[in-house]
Amino acid sequence: MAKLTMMGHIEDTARVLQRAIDERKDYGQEFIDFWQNNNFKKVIFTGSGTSYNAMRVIRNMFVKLLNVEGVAIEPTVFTYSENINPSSCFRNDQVLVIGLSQHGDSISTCDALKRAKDEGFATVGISEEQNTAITKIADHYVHLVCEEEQIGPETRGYTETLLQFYLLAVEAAHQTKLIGKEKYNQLISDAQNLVNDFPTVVKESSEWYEKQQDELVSMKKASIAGYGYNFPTALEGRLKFFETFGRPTTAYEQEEQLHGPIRAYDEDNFIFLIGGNNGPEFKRMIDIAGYYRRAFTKHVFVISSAKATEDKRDLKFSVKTTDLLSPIFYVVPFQVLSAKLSEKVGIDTSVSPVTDRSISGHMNG
Ligand SMILES: N[C@@H]1[C@@H](O)[C@H](O)[C@@H](COP(=O)(O)O)O[C@@H]1O
Repeated sequence: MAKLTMMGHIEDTARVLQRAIDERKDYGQEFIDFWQNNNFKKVIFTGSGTSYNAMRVIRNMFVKLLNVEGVAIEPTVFTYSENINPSSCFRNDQVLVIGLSQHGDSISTCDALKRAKDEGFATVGISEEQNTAITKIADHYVHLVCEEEQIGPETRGYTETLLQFYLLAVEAAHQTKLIGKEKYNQLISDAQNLVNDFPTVVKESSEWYEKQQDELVSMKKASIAGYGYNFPTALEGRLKFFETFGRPTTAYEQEEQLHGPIRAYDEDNFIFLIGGNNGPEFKRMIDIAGYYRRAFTKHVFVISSAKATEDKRDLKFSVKTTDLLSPIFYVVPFQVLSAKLSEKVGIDTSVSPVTDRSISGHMNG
């Protein structure tokens, strides 16, 4: 079978999202039983790269649906600089550490789980690849049904992981009676609607790119801002731009962008504002977009599904989802831009430009 391109993975995502829904009893029941048999009050979420950004989104889902304290942290900071239960207001058996590594062999994430386990905390490892280091270190394991990605920059895996853990949180919330049948059905139908509408999001993102390809391809530096549930989306957009198109990119929480970074902005900055979730920040985003356009650059792109600003550069999706699921939709334009801009300028995203591999973040190079 021919290797899927980056765009091919993005277009194939709806299929594995459907798998996440259909197979949730298979990959999920062990985790749900484990959750039910414990009384976790604090969950630490860790992972590297795209997996770190995924963990930040999933942290928000768990806090919202399962009423736990949630901490998302970079694994190496966790391993060497973090006190796991500093106030001791939880018993140690009420703290769970979850590590995600799609390939299962990131040194950082495995070390973090090792530390947690050595100190007697419960651990869950998540990966797509089976029989890898992470599956042996953690005392519980969840297999991702995103299927192996055939190129380095992860897209399908990120998106599928978010839905898979949303569903696990919904199931756990239902089975522990935090939510009733009606709420459960609503949350599951939100997920199904999202999967049904996902191809539209990919299509509209691609059309948006094609419409302004000439402008986008001239991008030399970018900054992405998001708020609330989509702040991690900005972080993931930054990573995608870096690891593919290779243009310097920053990612800020929307309000934070005003505190210093703007001093470096000029007419060459391309600014992407993610208005994917509700909240007072949405109105603020509209004002900020106008300000950036007046004060710095015409290259301001607002992405939302509600009426935001009136500019030909904006992307307005014709479909909507819930705030909690919105990171699954709003990462797509950044994945599509990364794939298509790279292709346009002749960057092959299936080949890593790194030639000296004497240091690697992965055990298997
Ligand atoms: N360039 C890749 C990233 O795209 C990936 O997110 C990260 C973590 O990988 P894993 O999820 O397998 O731990 O590893 C590499 O550095």
